[in-house]
Amino acid sequence: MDQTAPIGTAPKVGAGDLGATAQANPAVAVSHLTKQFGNVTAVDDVSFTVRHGETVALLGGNGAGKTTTLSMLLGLLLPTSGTIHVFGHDIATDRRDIVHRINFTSPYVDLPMRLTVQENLTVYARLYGLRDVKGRIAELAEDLDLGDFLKRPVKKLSAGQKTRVGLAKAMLNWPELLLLDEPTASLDPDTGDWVRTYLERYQAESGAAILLASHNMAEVERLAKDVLMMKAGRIVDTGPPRALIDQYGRKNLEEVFLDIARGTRSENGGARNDD
Ligand SMILES: Nc1ncnc2c1ncn2[C@@H]1O[C@H](COP(=O)(O)OP(=O)(O)OP(=O)(O)O)[C@@H](O)[C@H]1O
Repeated sequence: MDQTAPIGTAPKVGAGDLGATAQANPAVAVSHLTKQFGNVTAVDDVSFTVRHGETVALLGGNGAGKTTTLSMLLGLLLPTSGTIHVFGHDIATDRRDIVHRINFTSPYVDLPMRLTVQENLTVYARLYGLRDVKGRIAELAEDLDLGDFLKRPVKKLSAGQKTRVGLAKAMLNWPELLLLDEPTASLDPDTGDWVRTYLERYQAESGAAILLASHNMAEVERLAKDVLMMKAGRIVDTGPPRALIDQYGRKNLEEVFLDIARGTRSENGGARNDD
């Protein structure tokens, strides 16, 4: 894996290449988004924006509503109420106009298990209408070090290998918006660090926006410009990682997370149980 070579030779979609109209709109604008499953309110009146070239992280405990939020952005779930605009388009009406500019990773969406990695990537590359399918797959195989298992069926891969193939799938169309649900789950620390560097470089070169859901606090501290702290479907606090850490009087984001999850934050902003 060459960490210095430019990522791909493809059409660049850098912020500088986007038209003035596109730049005027945030990549993502979510307004008063709510999703109910029966009497469970999984996402509760959530609003936020993600700008081109920025990473925003959704942080929250199990069941906080992160995956449901990402699923609505992908159009896999319909909101109960609220709106989602991507590149200025309302996805309720204009999803077809923007879907080719987005991609995602999710540990909950399996690739077809019997197909080889190469076959999987070929199917998705065709769905995205790529012209040079073989060339793009070869490029990603090199970038993400997939060469050893390109010919293997997905069902015979380890969890970490599947995660890398999922990331390759997500990069096929040089997305301008990446929705990443736990992108480094199941990766060993070295590979996880490598993937974070890859994402940073891709963003720097392309100007892509990234919305990231993660339980990895160090990852969020490193990648995110802003953090949306979620609890029981609501955004309970937001800000740059360093600002939140200072505001809570804590040493790192993990301690802020625990304050919010356990409700141990004091009235004056400092933490009550400062141990
Ligand atoms: N299809 C569904 N039907 C009913 N309830 C659901 C469904 N999907 C999610 N929920 C509920 O919605 C809430 C939010 O779930 P969600 O998966 O969005 O949380 P999350 O923040 O991604 O959690 P985790 O960190 O565990 O992945 C939970 O209470 C969950 O049980």
